[in-house]
Amino acid sequence: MTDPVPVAVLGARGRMGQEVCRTVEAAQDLTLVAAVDIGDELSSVADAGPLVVIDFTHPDVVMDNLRFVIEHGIHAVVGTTGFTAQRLDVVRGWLAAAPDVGVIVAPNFGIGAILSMRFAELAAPHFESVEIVELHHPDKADAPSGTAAATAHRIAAARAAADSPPIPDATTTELAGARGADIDGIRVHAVRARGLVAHQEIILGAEGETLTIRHDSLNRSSFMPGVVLATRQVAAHPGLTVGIDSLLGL
Ligand SMILES: NC(=O)c1ccc[n+]([C@@H]2O[C@H](COP(=O)([O-])OP(=O)(O)OC[C@H]3O[C@@H](n4cnc5c(N)ncnc54)[C@H](O)[C@@H]3O)[C@@H](O)[C@H]2O)c1
Ligand SMILES: O=C(O)C1=N[C@H](C(=O)O)CCC1
Repeated sequence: MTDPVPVAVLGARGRMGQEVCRTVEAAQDLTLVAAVDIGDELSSVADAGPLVVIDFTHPDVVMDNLRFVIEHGIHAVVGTTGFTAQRLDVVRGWLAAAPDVGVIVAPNFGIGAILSMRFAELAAPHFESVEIVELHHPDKADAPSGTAAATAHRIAAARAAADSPPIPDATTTELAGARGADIDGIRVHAVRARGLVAHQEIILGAEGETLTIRHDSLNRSSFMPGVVLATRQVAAHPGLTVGIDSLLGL
């Protein structure tokens, strides 16, 4: 039997971090060597000797964490949101100097959420209209969600590749924000309400029919199979991997 993979968790006292620590401790092939949160020294992570760091912290701090981890030759699985194309390019730059290091950044590790993005991408060129409604707990820092932003980018790319016409919208008078955020021409609406965890609807419309693709994460354990899959595989995937679609064969 091979030794368990040593794992460190950043954001260990957060909603996701606590769930990830429990999951790592329960997995026979993984071992938790550091559980770090705000106020702890990042150097304690390197001292613990992890092969993989899992980051669920905050968009404001995740880039500093990643630079540290990559510079120390540690692989990273990142669920923290806030990754723009520019940020991903910066990470690629750091990885160029550490070609053996693997980093997986995924806005959503839920298998259903990942499939729903794929379904939306497939459906979007076949419908005149498409809008996204994401719904989350009110303690969430970022809006729209990373998942909604990624879904919008993917839908827009699929429609561009299919030469889809612009989405019809006759709005000429608008209270600011009433039509949501515009991400690559796709309208994204963010709802925050106590009791919710993480949910998303992609609403597609054509003459005489609509299609709604809905995904619900009912608790944070829904993200764990994806996190564990990425943690097991990241060392075998040097460079930057965005999303875990390829790990799932999608
Ligand atoms: N990819 C996914 O599947 C997925 C799923 C759920 C949440 N998320 C994202 O994960 C992130 C965290 O979500 P959450 O609900 O757990 O938030 P949270 O606020 O409950 O937890 C974040 C934790 O990070 C800690 N932290 C902040 N700065 C830190 C630093 N510099 N070093 C170490 N720890 C630090 C905080 O103290 C807190 O305990 C968000 O960006 C969220 O959108 C992603
Ligand atoms: O609870 C959160 O925060 C979530 N963040 C991710 C996002 O922004 O898409 C994934 C879903 C849960």
